Amino acid sequence: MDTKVYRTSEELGAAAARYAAQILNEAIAEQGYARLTLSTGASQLDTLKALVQMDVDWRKVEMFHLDEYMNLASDHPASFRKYLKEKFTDLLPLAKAHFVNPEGDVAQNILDLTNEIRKAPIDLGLIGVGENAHIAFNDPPADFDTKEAYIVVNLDEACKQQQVSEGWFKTMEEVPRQAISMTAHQIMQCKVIVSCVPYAVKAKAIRSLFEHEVTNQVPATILKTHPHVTLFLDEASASLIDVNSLATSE
Ligand SMILES: O=C1O[C@H](COP(=O)(O)O)[C@@H](O)[C@H](O)[C@H]1O
Repeated sequence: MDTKVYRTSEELGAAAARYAAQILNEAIAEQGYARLTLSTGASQLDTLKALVQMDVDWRKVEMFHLDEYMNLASDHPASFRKYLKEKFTDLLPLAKAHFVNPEGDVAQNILDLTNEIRKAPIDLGLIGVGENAHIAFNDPPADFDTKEAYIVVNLDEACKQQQVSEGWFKTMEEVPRQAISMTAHQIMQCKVIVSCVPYAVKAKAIRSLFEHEVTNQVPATILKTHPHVTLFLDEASASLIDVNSLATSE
């Protein structure tokens, strides 16, 4: 795992977006199209803000959504569909945007999305890490075994608490108990993974990621087994690890 540390979240976002654009442009040059998976959350804002400014032929890019709360309406302030529309898909002339739809016939929605994502490999995944070290909504202990593309998961208390702390929901009771999540297996199918993890609230999760061998108790540890993953940190999220021992620090 290549790890880069930047002074601020803004610098991290700018650097990650430049790298992401390069991967997308290489895929477009090679295949004529690129397939991208996007995560959401406060930690992804600076990267997405910079990414939409990048010189990419967005008409050749297809986007897949990582996860969504079960039964949450798309106009709810915490909806990840709303987030992605406002911060990404409504701003760009994408070839196609595939959202996780948690309303109506969820089993059919998951099947349809699975059929779409399995049509071709995903070139780039921008995969955030939660305060409990989850990737997508795969909270600990995460299911590392299922080969499904998307599953319904129960959210743990730490995950729900994070959503309240960040202001997406007013109370713990308001946070849905379940979500639809891309699986760890499907995330690992991305050809290239860029994981942007800024802010001091993520420092413990980052320390756990470095301290532990691969374990579903620290779901993000699975990223360490991917051949092309770059972890983008800021000084705050890297504050509990030995930055000098890392391959790259900027
Ligand atoms: O809850 C989630 O966690 C990560 C990080 O979110 P953040 O709110 O801590 O920035 C996010 O990337 C992922 O899509 C979502 O499931």
